[in-house]
Amino acid sequence: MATGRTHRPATRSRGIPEATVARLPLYLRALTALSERSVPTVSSEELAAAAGVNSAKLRKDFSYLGSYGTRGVGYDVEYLVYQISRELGLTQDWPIVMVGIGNLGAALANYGGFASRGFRVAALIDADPSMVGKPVAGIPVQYIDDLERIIEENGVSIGVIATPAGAAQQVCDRLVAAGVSSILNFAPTVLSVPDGVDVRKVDLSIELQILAFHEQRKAGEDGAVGEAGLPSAAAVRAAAPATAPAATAGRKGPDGDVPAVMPA
Ligand SMILES: NC(=O)c1ccc[n+]([C@@H]2O[C@H](COP(=O)([O-])OP(=O)(O)OC[C@H]3O[C@@H](n4cnc5c(N)ncnc54)[C@H](O)[C@@H]3O)[C@@H](O)[C@H]2O)c1
Repeated sequence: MATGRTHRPATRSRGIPEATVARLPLYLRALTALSERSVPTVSSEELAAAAGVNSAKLRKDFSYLGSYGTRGVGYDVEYLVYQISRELGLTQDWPIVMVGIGNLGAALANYGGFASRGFRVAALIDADPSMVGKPVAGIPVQYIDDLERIIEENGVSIGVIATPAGAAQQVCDRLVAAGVSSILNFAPTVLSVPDGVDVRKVDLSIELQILAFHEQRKAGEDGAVGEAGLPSAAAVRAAAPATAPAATAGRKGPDGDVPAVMPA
């Protein structure tokens, strides 16, 4: 779901490739479900299917962790949970701050899945003075002017941005200047950060656009496809009234950003 933009090389410390790092949370989620059902061991095929990953890739990924399983028995579920958690840095507490406590920020703050995975919401911050002091998920919202103090007092290194796009870069700059070195960005904008700062971007509308692309392809397979797999001119003309006005009129989204127009 997330598209990453990091300033890290393709391999991390101890030579674990970024692609493997990106799959570790998938294994962990599947393993945690097995652990909750008290399943003691799991084969690479079963775990790969539960994680939605190819089993050869899984074995290769686990070899980076020094985990090879036992022939005929499989992998020890509890030990793998521990190993992957340790590799991901989840055996320690990570206080996070969330900036922008509107619809999305409040929903994220109320999501119990962060705390259960070791991400404690240390503070909620917003620029709307009328929100200050009001509890969201039991945590009182604090004013943006106090951002630097809050980060220092809580030893925060991970910030979550859920502000409108127009405010995100400024918020990002303040977070970074205050010492935050990892940012999860929900605002639909590309953030500039200095070397050493990691940004992960989550954009559900991009996921929907990718699904729309595949839906369109499937529909194309049913007939409306011209030469070289491209939509026929008739299909483009038929689609034009639905997309052209929004694009040409430059209609703004709620953040002032222009809604993405599907590529041709
Ligand atoms: N990534 C996704 O899939 C996804 C999904 C939904 C929304 N969004 C994005 O998330 C953001 C928030 O959406 P929303 O629906 O919660 O909007 P919202 O208007 O309900 O909330 C935005 C909040 O940010 C606060 N804010 C504005 N400027 C600020 C600043 N400089 N510092 C601190 N706080 C500030 C506002 O006071 C408000 O409380 C938007 O950018 C939206 O496009 C992303």
